[in-house]
Amino acid sequence: MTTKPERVVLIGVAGDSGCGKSTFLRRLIDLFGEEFMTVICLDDYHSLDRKQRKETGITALDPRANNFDLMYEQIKALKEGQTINKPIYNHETGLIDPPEIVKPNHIVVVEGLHPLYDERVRSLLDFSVYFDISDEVKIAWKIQRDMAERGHRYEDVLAAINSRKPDFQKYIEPQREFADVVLQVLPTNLIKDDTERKVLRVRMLQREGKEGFEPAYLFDEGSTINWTPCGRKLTCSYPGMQLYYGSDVYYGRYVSVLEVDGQFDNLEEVIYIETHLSNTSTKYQGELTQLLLQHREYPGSNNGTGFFQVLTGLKMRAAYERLTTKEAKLAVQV
Ligand SMILES: Nc1ncnc2c1ncn2[C@@H]1O[C@H](COP(=O)(O)OP(=O)(O)OP(=O)(O)O)[C@@H](O)[C@H]1O
Ligand SMILES: O=C(CO)[C@H](O)[C@H](O)COP(=O)(O)O
Repeated sequence: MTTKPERVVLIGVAGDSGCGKSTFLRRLIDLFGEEFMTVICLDDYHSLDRKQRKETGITALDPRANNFDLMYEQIKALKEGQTINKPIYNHETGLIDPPEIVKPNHIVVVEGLHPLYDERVRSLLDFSVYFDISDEVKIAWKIQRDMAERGHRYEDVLAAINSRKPDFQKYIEPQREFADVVLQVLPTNLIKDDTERKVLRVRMLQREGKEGFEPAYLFDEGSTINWTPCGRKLTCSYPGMQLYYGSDVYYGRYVSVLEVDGQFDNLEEVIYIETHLSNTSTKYQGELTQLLLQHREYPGSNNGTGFFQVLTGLKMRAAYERLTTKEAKLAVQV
């Protein structure tokens, strides 16, 4: 950590395993810098180790396998600028290791299965995102990773996903109601009966009415737009690209929706899309494209997943700057 933070800004990153949280965290480091940001993985608050979960039949997604009281106390302490003695869940052994000391930092990211589950923890967060990956896409990603990189069999990957599903639906998915941004990743509408899942339809749901959060929009705020940007300024090979902007009601609240269906052939040309968006929270025209180009090798950089991950990161930076300036101004007034 660099200097002692005057105001710790807490960011929540929620979603199932294998949904792109780590990729997103790497993008956040580009915006905040490694020194400025500390990540707390909520797996460290598992109260049952792997053996105990197996014996009891309680999954890691079940709140009974997690210590929410300790999670709340420690996240609260960090937010108040105190050092904590955080437990460690060891993914290699499946055991709970001796705790480690974690100091507060300017940005503390709380990531994992349950950052928005416990009302007390949720209320501490300054900004949050939920990664909502549809089953079809989740299966395709997990199969690609676990088969290619971990040598698992197709049937085993599928069985693992299916065995998590009931608890996922009960305890993880409902958290999306509380997120400031929900990133939905769905099969494309551009290819009829697509089974490859290479081309994706990605939607960014931005909560309306949150203080200081100005949702990004396309062309004209509050309108409904369907835009086919392909042509002279954006190269699109089959099946093309379709953008959408409009508003919707999500869990009874208004959200602004941005959608990108399709993939970018040439990442440099993303600037064309960027210039038609407003409220992106960039510091200069082209910053969003620049950030995307910085890591073209990350999964999803050539489609809406990368694009909206960067935009969500920019919104988090804006929240950080707004909160810290506000606090600084208040401190001067006192
Ligand atoms: N946008 C994307 N496009 C294609 N594949 C992706 C994308 N994001 C993630 N993946 C695939 O999913 C895998 C997991 O991604 P990542 O490690 O970012 O997720 P995670 O939520 O942090 O997972 P875990 O909690 O299991 O570590 C990647 O290795 C990649 O195969
Ligand atoms: O969902 C998970 C992480 O987000 C893991 O399944 C959970 O942490 C349990 O870990 P393990 O695979 O070591 O039993």
